[in-house]
Amino acid sequence: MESVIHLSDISFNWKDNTTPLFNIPSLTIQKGEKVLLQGRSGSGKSTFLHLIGGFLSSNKGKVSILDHDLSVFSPAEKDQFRADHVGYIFQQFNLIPYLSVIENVVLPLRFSTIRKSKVRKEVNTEAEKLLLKLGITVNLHGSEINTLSVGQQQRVAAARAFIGHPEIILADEPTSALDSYSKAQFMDVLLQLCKENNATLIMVSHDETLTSYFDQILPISTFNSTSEALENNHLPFI
Ligand SMILES: Nc1ncnc2c1ncn2[C@@H]1O[C@H](COP(=O)(O)OP(=O)(O)OP(=O)(O)O)[C@@H](O)[C@H]1O
Repeated sequence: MESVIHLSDISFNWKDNTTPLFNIPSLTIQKGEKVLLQGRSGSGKSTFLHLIGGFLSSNKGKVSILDHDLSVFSPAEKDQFRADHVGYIFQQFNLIPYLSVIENVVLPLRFSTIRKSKVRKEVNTEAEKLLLKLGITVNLHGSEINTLSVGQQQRVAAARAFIGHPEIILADEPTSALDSYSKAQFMDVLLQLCKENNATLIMVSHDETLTSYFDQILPISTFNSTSEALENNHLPFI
């Protein structure tokens, strides 16, 4: 198995001299693995994703992604590394309101020659293919983003994350706006796209019904330094 993400001896806190939000002695996520990150509101799931995505730095320890130690990168190098290797489905989608659906989907290719070089077709054709897989019909591809429903925007955000075949997909509550039928459909497509791309998926969700889709369930309480870990009777993750 090939390791894609490795964390060692990580400690993270938002403010100095406070109890760390979490401590992670060691964690490895393998290529193609699908990991569900669960935990109570405020337990640090989004923070954990931001740490892996290089948006935040740990106070201690090493985050290694695709064999690169993120701590040696400058902020600009981190941004470029993320643009090249990570597709992100944010909780608030972060779609650009003045761009059309298709323009939003192809946007990551403007920031990454690596991802652009992996698209063998014309970029709009690739974007259309992804949008159709995610159930966004052709009549919507030229529409302004804010004319789409929240569920449709969530699927556009997923298409944008996958364009240019990034190795890692980070998803923060991507099914929260979907009804149970659309949620099942979305999860099926998400996993199919991960399989086709051999991408590693790390997803945050409160939804207990999604566990069967994943290879590994990671309760964030395992890493919390508060009494929550003891309350939940979790042993430290090693
Ligand atoms: N920018 C910030 N500055 C300081 N503290 C923060 C910041 N962002 C989050 N926190 C704190 O870190 C803790 C974890 O927040 P985080 O958003 O990671 O939790 P979460 O598990 O994703 O929550 P939810 O399920 O409600 O989205 C919370 O106590 C929050 O107040």
